[in-house]
Amino acid sequence: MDSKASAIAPQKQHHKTAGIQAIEGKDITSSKTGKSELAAPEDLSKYVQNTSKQYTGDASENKKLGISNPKESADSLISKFGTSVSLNVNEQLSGAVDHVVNGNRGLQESSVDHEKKTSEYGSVKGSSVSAKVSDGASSLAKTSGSAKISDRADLVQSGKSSICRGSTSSDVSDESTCSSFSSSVNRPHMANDLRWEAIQAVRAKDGVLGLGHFRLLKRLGCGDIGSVYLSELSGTKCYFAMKVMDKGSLASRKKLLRAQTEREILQSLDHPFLPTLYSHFETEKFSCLVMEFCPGGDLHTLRQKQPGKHFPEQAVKFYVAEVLLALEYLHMLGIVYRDLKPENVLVRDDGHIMLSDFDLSLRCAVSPTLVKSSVVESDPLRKNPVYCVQPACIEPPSCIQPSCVAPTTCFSPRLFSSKSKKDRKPKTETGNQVTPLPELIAEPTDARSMSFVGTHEYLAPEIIKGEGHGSAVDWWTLGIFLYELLFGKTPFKGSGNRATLFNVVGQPLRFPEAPVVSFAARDLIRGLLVKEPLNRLAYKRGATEIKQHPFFEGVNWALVRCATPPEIPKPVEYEKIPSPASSAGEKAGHHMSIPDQKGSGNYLEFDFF
Ligand SMILES: Nc1ncnc2c1ncn2[C@@H]1O[C@H](COP(=O)(O)OP(=O)(O)OP(=O)(O)O)[C@@H](O)[C@H]1O
Repeated sequence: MDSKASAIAPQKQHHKTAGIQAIEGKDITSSKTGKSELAAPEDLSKYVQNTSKQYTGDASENKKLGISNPKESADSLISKFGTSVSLNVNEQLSGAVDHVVNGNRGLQESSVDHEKKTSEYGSVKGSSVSAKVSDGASSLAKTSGSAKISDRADLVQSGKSSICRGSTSSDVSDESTCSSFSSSVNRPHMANDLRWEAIQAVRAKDGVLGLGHFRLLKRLGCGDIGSVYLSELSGTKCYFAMKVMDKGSLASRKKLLRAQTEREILQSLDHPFLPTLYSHFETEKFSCLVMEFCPGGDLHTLRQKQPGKHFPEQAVKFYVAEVLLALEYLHMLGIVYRDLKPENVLVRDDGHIMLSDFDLSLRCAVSPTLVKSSVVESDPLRKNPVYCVQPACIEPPSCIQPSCVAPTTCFSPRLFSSKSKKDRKPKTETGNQVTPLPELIAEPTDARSMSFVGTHEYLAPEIIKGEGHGSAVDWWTLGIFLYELLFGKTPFKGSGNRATLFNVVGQPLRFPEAPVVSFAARDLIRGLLVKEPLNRLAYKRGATEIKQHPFFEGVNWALVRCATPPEIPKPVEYEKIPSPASSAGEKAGHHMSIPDQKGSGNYLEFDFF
């Protein structure tokens, strides 16, 4: 079933407003909308017109780019909430919401000093880690490349990826730790991707890849730290989503760390439901991330097009299953995503999903502890004792790599020694698998961030209360996400942001009478939307607990990536997109004019799907 899923971002419902809030009197930088005009596409497109045909590899050309200043907002988000867990919730919440930025499902971010410190620490540590892990990656890639369609393959990729940082190239980078190779060798599931080859060919020819090698066809949207453009690697018919960030603007708005976090996370990812970063390069003014383009738009837009503005339960099962696998992988890398919402779930050309937007993610070190397996002695893989990693997050977060030196030791069916056979879930709960699934548990559960990060309706209670939070916030947001896809609305939405936050913390979960959804779906939502994180589903064993829930009965986790998606976007007719470099360039330039800020509703609906 085809759907007309546009990649052009309409006005987002959950758009973020971001403010960096200092608790306990630290420096404050705040931005109400956070949607600055980071790159003026007219200028950008003119620039591209001028340079795409005559690229000389000279990055200084980028000086010609005219970028408007970011729009600074005035909102200050100072609050002392979050410093004491013993405060009366209402009092505390009251303090919190007083400083919540108004806006529809806006986002708040407040970083306490300690997180800033740890992030800096993380980036310093990154250099040594990066060097170390690159070596490991190549050897592991050899052992992991073969078994693709199996649960084990998923995990092997995950394990491999976890020590495979820096597999994309940074052409002109201020980060010396980035490795300088770019190869699909390190991304087995992308092995046949022509886009890698196209990029490599340009590098081979010109030495470096730069902005001038791309034609920017269309602005796809604008986030807090940059604008994203549909771009063609000139003359190749290879298309990408390029995030362009104005470095000066980032610096003046104190967003450099966020941009760096996002870049480093993207560089570390290798998963079918997470973005592929093909390249990162810097010009004098811009930092550019070249990513896979998702033509299907986001799930928020797609949901609006569904009858009743909600998805059928089967479709929900599919999307949530893919998101779950992506979150599981992120947690294994020690990354708490923190920003799950339908707007951040993009649809690829094949209908599978891709989580996007990592600038609010929390990175922490996962320090695995061994949990002895007690499974069957007959398993030939188990000549040696088999263990699974149970990482305990340590503070300060130091890097994004779990220090699991031998991930493959976890790829055997296992059950914890504490669990008797009787207690095991019946096979039917794990779908079609005949043998128990391997369980790799790598939950950064103990991570503690005091940041106030998220989107109002998706914020976990512990974030609102400022109790410190870890990976369990992602399971809360998964519950909200599941609810919204099924019912077409979120469960705790109030008349305003303040009311929403009160509801999240204090109101019980309720389900609407319509549409009718299965008991299993509601049960899963109930498990995920437990206000106390310690009692929340998946707190102890992460994604595994969710995978085994009856809602997912029949899901073969190993084959999710091969399952038929509910909807497949119509193929993009790229050639019909007016080329900025063609005679219709002026018109195209006009089409690429952009709104003042994200969420203003001024996006031009350039419906090329
Ligand atoms: N790979 C992609 N393919 C297609 N569209 C994309 C892609 N990446 C981002 N977009 C679109 O570009 C827009 C801006 O994305 P971006 O990640 O910069 O901002 P955001 O998701 O609003 O979050 P933030 O404000 O935190 O940066 C979004 O509307 C998104 O849908």
